[in-house]
Amino acid sequence: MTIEDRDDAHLITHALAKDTLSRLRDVETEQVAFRKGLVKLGRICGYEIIDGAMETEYVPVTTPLQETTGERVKGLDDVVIINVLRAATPFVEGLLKAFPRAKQGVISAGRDEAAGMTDDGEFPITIDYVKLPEIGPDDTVILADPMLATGSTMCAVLGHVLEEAGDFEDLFVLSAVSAPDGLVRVSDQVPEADLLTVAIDDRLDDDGFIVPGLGDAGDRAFRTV
Ligand SMILES: O=P(O)(O)OC[C@H]1O[C@H](OP(=O)(O)OP(=O)(O)O)[C@H](O)[C@@H]1O
Ligand SMILES: O=c1cc[nH]c(=O)[nH]1
Ligand SMILES: [Mg+2]
Repeated sequence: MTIEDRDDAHLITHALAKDTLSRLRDVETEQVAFRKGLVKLGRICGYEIIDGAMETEYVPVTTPLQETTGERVKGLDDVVIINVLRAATPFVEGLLKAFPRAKQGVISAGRDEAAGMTDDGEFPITIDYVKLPEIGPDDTVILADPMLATGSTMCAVLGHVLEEAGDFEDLFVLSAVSAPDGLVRVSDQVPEADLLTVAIDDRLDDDGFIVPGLGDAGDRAFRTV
């Protein structure tokens, strides 16, 4: 298992996750490679969630030669993946390779960057669209967003999810890069969420960008700069 437990978050430490994230960080990585990198990272993170957090069970299997015992992952059908538009779209595409039968939700959330950060280090968040599947007591819910900066977006998104969801089995907030402030904000406001991330960076700059980070993930993936 390549998930390392820390007080603030669980770190996904698979070597390929680190390799892929390093390519994403590189300013020379252009749109197509950036988008493909996010897809790849989503797939690796999905496999790591399966390996680190899901149970397996022994099942009888008949091969072409004889009967034997195999091992299957339990609960693969009871997964809900929530795509935080827009930057999470390629990341979720990768996650779906690990969880092809997941139920999917979509929440469109944007930081009001023109308004700037408040003195408390938060952004006003606009939520335009929310479409969630039914979430049940057996479900493992994964909220995916490659960037967890101030945590304002994720707290707003979690507010909607918790309002609509009943009981669930597990709740994961999955990001590629996190800032310490964002992790603290989300874990203070939603202690029942398990925070999973590939990297915890140094700090936020005055504009609320993660440093060293990878820049604006949405803009780089969608070529809106
Ligand atoms: O932790 P926070 O400070 O809230 O910042 C993180 C959010 O910022 C980015 O989204 P953005 O608002 O740029 O929208 P986009 O995905 O459409 O680019 C990113 O994808 C997160 O959703
Ligand atoms: O560093 C950051 C912060 C928020 N959103 C991004 O895409 N990057
Ligand atoms: Mg953006």
